Amino acid sequence: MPEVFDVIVVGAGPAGEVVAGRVAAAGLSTVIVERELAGGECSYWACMPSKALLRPVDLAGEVSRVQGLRLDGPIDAGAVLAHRDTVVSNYDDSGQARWLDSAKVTLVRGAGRLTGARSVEVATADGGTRTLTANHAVVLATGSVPVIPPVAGLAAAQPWTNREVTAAHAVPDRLVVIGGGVVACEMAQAMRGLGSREVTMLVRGGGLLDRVEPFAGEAVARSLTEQGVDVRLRESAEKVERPEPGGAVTVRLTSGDTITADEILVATGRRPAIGDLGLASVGLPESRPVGVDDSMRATGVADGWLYAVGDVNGMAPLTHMGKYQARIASDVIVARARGEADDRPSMRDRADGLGAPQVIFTDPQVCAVGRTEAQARAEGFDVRAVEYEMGQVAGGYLLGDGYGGRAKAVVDESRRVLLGVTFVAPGAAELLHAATVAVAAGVTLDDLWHAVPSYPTVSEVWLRLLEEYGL
Ligand SMILES: Cc1cc2nc3c(=O)[nH]c(=O)nc-3n(C[C@H](O)[C@H](O)[C@H](O)COP(=O)(O)OP(=O)(O)OC[C@H]3O[C@@H](n4cnc5c(N)ncnc54)[C@H](O)[C@@H]3O)c2cc1C
Ligand SMILES: NC(=O)c1ccc[n+]([C@@H]2O[C@H](COP(=O)([O-])OP(=O)(O)OC[C@H]3O[C@@H](n4cnc5c(N)ncnc54)[C@H](O)[C@@H]3O)[C@@H](O)[C@H]2O)c1
Repeated sequence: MPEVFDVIVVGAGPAGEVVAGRVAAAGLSTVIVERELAGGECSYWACMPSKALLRPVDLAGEVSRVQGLRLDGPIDAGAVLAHRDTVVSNYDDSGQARWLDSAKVTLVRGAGRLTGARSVEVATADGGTRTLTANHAVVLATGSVPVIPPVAGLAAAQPWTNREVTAAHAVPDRLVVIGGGVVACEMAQAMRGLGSREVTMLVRGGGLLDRVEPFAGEAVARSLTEQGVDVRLRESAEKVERPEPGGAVTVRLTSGDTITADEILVATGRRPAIGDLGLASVGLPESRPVGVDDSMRATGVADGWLYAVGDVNGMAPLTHMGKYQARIASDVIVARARGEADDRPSMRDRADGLGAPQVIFTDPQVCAVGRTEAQARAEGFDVRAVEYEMGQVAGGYLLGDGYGGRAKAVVDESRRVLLGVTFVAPGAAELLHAATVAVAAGVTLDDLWHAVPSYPTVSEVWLRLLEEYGL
């Protein structure tokens, strides 16, 4: 007999949990299906452990810039890894399960797959099958999985992905990293800072972090190089060999060089987790992300009962964006279930179209929202860009010797509003939200002029950007 709920959520990562908690709080009976740990990739193998590994490295960089302070020896990597274990609750999700229970969400452990309209079959851990049926909605929130490029010998060499690097029991002496994106930069920095003797990054393009302003990738490359990371641009792995499982790994490069390392990390992007999700049973293609409209409803499914939030819809693979999409989806599901208006301004996705905010937790931190100058120009805006050196504001100067960085604002000249803002500087993360408010709310430069930054804070860079612009 099928078990009937108002809402079925497949995947208990941050996006799925937000949907489940919010629709249950509105009184809809809710079940969430999870095949691994409730809390998802973010809690155990992504955001949380990676930032726990980076925090001491970041702070050590800060200490090195302040006169009168010095580190008493290298970072205690063992203590950092032990703290990481605490941050990930020792890979035990009972706290999350208790929260779901308290939120009146039924947790079903197993792999869910669609079998037709409003119907999800769950293969449970004990080999059984449960059939769930939804009165109102099924929400896919299955996240993403790493892509392993088809390099000869790579898969057989059992490379590290985000899972193994964030859950490492020890810091490898020699690490090769394939990729020049966010995971590659953050994890190269973490492992080098925690004691890896040799870290080599193989970057197939001409720079790091190719989705942000070019000066950001250049600053991170400079910093990684200064810290002793060997950043090799326009270089790729051609063949990987690991004769002994767990033994040394040898990587032959397209340049002809060979590198030997203790571990190899693949950080070449992620794809939506749609394998074996039964998309074909509801008429959706199995080869691409689940496309959605601006209320997170899957496009191409009759009667509008299917939704997709978070990494699985391919829009912005970031936890905060998945949770934002989850708030939209849950509010429209509740409104539609009650027969109420489902088109309040908070119920439509605007943020994805503006350009998602993101902080890359390297040293310097890369903090960006909205469009880059190149994106804005390509989209046909009437663009003017201004930049300012962050080391020149008094608040920056006070943060330490050699404090530096750059801010950039991309302005839509026709409306005198910000299309995008980027800060690249140590500890700049908390500056970003002011920029996100300005971009999302379309605050004009003439209004921003009256938002006076306190002296002496790094926020004075806002004033300097406006002065550069001509105010
Ligand atoms: C190393 C790393 C660091 C990151 N750091 C940050 C960061 O600092 N900030 C940030 O915003 N983002 C960060 N991200 C991205 C972030 O982790 C993802 O955007 C986020 O986890 C997506 O949330 P989600 O709920 O969509 O999916 P997930 O967190 O992937 O959760 C999906 C859940 O669904 C489950 N599932 C999948 N298929 C099924 C099925 N068929 N049946 C049942 N359950 C299923 C999975 O087991 C998983 O628990 C990072 C990513 C990586 C790899
Ligand atoms: N702080 C954060 O917000 C944070 C941290 C980590 C990850 N994330 C999210 O996780 C997602 C995945 O991160 P990621 O670093 O894996 O992906 P990414 O898309 O950021 O970077 C992938 C990198 O791999 C390279 N690449 C792709 N295919 C390749 C191939 N075949 N051979 C060699 N290089 C190849 C790309 O050129 C790029 O440099 C990101 O999109 C990001 O949104 C966010």
